[in-house]
Amino acid sequence: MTKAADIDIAAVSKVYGNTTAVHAISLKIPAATYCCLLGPSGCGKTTTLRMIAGHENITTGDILLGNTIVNDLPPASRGTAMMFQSYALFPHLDLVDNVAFSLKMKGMAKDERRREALEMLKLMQLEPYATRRPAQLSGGQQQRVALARALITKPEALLLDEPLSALDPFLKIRMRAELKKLQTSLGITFVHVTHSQEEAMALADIIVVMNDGRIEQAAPPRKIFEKPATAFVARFMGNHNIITGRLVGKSDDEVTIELPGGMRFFAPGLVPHAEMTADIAVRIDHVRVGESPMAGFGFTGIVSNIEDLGATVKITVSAPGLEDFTVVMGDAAFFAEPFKIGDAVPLSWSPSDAIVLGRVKQ
Ligand SMILES: Nc1ncnc2c1ncn2[C@@H]1O[C@H](COP(=O)(O)OP(=O)(O)OP(=O)(O)O)[C@@H](O)[C@H]1O
Repeated sequence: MTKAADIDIAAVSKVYGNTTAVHAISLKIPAATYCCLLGPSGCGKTTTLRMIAGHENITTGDILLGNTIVNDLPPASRGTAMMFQSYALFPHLDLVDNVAFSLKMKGMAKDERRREALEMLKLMQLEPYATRRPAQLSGGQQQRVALARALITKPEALLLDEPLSALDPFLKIRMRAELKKLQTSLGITFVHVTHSQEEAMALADIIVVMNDGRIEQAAPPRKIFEKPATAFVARFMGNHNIITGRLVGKSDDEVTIELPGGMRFFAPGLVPHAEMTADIAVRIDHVRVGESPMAGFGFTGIVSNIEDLGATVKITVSAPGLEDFTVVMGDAAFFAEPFKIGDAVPLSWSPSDAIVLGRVKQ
């Protein structure tokens, strides 16, 4: 295969009429990285991917692949290949001709391009189906044909737009593992658009969380999970409680917030000078139930919902001025001393489990 390329997105914006889909984002994706662009519908991830591919013009800024500014290069000259959500296979061509198509466009002789296409089908374990048409394949096999067709051009970076969305849940997990294996063995850069936190966590070396055309955080999955940078990331990843309150105390290394009901919470960290409120995050699985809390690192609330999820039990607790607070307990711990809706329960956490969240400039 070919070498991988760094991708450097430098202050790139995309404006469609009155809509700014992407607001001057900057991002460096090191060569041979598996990068997931993650965010809710409309956050600008597909637009970003299409600008890297060259299917969309950049309004301002630069995109570099390796040392080359590719802003004005057509897609086929960039060293990237794109795999589309719908796979976009030609229904009337067999697999060999589907995969060989871009080589045909480049003017490669028939024998040579068919030989290369067969090699690629072999790599994707599709050789036995070489003479079939796409409709005669399963969803997972069609996806592998689409991958083969993208990889035949020996790209430095493969761009994947929701590549797993057409698959059923079981196949999704299998193909996810195959994608990761493929990226590792090819050693090229993958940029994969998804709205699934789980998919991004499972695949990425770097997750880029986008919201409203901006990057909220770009970091390895572990860091995103353990230290979300903003309330948006913490909410979107779904594993943190967020406590938002008026900033009533601030030292060099700790903040104090107060909720409308009067409860106060502390957390190590800093917030910018101008802020009037601050957000503190606490992981739902780092909350202890039943121990009386240390001042500022817990509270007593009323159980408003209990969901038995099998290995764990998810409990929702309410208190004045708080968004619903979620706690996940192991099933053994819960059923040893179960409680019911309406019970008052003390919740607590370690000071090191409280994180002050930042904000992205709007
Ligand atoms: N061709 C277009 N013309 C006008 N607005 C567009 C166009 N393409 C995208 N947009 C707008 O730009 C914003 C970002 O769209 P984009 O498709 O990049 O989001 P996304 O995060 O990929 O969403 P999804 O997961 O739904 O595909 C949206 O507000 C969308 O409506």
